[in-house]
Amino acid sequence: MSLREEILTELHRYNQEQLPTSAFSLYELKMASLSIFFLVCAAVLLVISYLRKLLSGSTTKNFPPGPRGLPILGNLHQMGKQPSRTIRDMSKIYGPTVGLHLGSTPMVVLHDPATVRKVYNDENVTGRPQTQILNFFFKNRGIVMAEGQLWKEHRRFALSTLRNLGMGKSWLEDAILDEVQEIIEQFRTREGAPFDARRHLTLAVSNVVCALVFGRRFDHNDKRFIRLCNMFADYMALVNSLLPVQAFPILKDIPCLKYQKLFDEFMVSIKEIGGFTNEMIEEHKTKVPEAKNGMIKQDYITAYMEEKKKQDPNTTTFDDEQLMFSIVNLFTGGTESSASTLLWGMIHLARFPDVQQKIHKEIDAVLGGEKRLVILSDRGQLRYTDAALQDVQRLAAMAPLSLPHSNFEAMEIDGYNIPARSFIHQNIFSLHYDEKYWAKPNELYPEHFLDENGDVMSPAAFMSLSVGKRSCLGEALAKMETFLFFSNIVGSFRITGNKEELDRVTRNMTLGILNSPLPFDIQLIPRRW
Ligand code: HEM
Repeated sequence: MSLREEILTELHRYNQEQLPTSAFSLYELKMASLSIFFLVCAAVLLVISYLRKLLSGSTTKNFPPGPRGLPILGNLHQMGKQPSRTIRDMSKIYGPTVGLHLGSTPMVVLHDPATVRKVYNDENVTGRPQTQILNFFFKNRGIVMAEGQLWKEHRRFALSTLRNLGMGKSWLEDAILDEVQEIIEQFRTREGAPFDARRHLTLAVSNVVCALVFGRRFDHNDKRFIRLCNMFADYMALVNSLLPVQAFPILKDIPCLKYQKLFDEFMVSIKEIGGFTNEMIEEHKTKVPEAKNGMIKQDYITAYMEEKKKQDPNTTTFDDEQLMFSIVNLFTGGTESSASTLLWGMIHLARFPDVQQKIHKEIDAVLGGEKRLVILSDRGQLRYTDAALQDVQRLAAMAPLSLPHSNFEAMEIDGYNIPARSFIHQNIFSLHYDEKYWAKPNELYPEHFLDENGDVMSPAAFMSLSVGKRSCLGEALAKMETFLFFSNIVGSFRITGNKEELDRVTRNMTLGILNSPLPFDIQLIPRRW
C-alpha cells in the first residue's frame, strides 16, 4: 500500500463508524434511501441558514468587530502572506480586539497587552484548537497540542524535569558553552568571508536539547544528527504551509493542488521523526544511564521512564507515544525559535554598528584581558548586552501570532461575546512594533529595556515567550542559551555584512508560525582572541 493510501485509510478509519456487516433487505434499503433523502434535505437547510447568518456578518451576536468575510471561506482569503501584519492593519480600523472567521471557526486576535495578560491567565483559555486535521496529526498528545488534565500533568512533569535536570546546574551551562565554543571555532575558520550561519546555529542549539532529552550531544558532522535537524526544519515549514488544510481538510484530497503533496511530505516527516525518537527511547530501555561523579546522569527520557514506573499501569498517561510527542514538542519548540533569534541578532547587530560597539566595550570591560567565554554570572554586569538581546527578541517577533489558544466555554473579552471553541491569538508582531509602546519601534535600541538606573526591565508589551498559563515551557532554557550564545558571538567577532541584503531580509520578514529570517550571508571578523 502506498503511503498516501495508508494515510487515507487511517483518516477514513478515524472518521467513520464501522458499518454493520449484516446484509440489508430490500425494505431496509428503501427506508435507508428515504432517511438519506431527509438527511440531505436537512443538511441543505442547515447550510442555507448558516450561509445567511454568515452573509449578514457573524454567527454570534456582539462578536468583536472585523472585516466582513465570504461565505464558507470566512476571512481566510484576506489574510495575505503575513497574517500578523494584515491583522495588525485591521486593528487600526476595528480596535484592539479583532473578530474574524477561519472558514466557519471564529477567531479573535488581541492587540492590547493588559487584555492579553488577563485572557491568557484564564483557565478557560488554556485549550488548543481541536481541528480534525490537528487531531489526526497530533492525536491531542504531547504538550503543545494537548489540553485539560493530560496537558496539565505533562506540562507540570516537563517543567519540573527540565528544572531538576538543568536549570541553575553548572553541567547545562557547560554543555551550552561547549556548543558556543564549537561554533566560535567554526566561525573563525571563515576568516571574515561572507557565509550563511544558519546550519551552524541550528546544530548547536539542537545539541543543547539533545543533552537534556537524550543525555548526549552529537558531533556536528554526524549524518544521523544532521538528518534529525533537517527533519525538524522540514516539519516546521510543512506545518506552516498546511495551515489552510486545517480550515478545509478537503484541500489535501484535490490532486491538482499543492496541498496533497505537502500533506504526504508532512506524513513522511512525522514518521521519520517518530522513528528516530522511538529508536532513542528503545536505546534507553536497554542501556543503563552513564554515571558521572558517582551520580547517575539523568536525562528527560530516563526521568520519564522512572515516573512511568511510579504510576498505576491501568490509569497512567505516561506511555511511549506520549513521550514521543513530548520529545517532538521540545525539539520543535526549542530549536528553530532559538536559532532564528540568534540569526536575527546577527542581522540587527550588523545593521546597527553603534549598538554593537557599545556591547563590545561593555564585554571587554567585564572580561578585561581574560581569554575566556562570557558565563551566566557575568550577566548582572552586562546590562546593555542583555537589553540589546531583549530588543533583538522584540524585533524578531519569533512567534508573530503566538500559538492559537482555544476557550472551552463561551466567554466575554473586552465586552464582546466569544463563542466556545474560538481560536484566540495575541498579535505579538503588532505589540512589538507599536509606536505606542516603543520609542524607536523599527530600530535596535537596547534603551527600550533599560530603566532610568540602567537596570534591565521588561516592558508590558514585550511578549516574546508569551504570558499566562500556557506561556513558553522552555522559557528558562531559552533565556539561558540565547544569552550565552549571543553575548559570546558578539564578544568574539565584529559582525558585519551587505547592508542592502540585510535590510531586504528585515523588510521581507516571513511572519509565518515562526518568523525565521530568509537566507542571508554574514561576515564575522574575529576580535578579542
Ligand atoms: C527564543 C526561543 C523561544 C521562543 C521565542 C519561544 C516562544 C514560544 C511561544 C510564543 C509559545 C506559545 C505560548 C502560548 O501558547 O501562549 C511557546 C510555547 C512553547 N515552547 Fe517556546 N519558545 C522558545 C524556546 C523554547 C525552548 C528552548 C523550548 C524547550 C526546549 C520551548 C518549548 C515550548 C513548548 C513545549 C511550548 C508549548 C507550551 C504549552 O503548550 O503549554 N520553547 N514558545
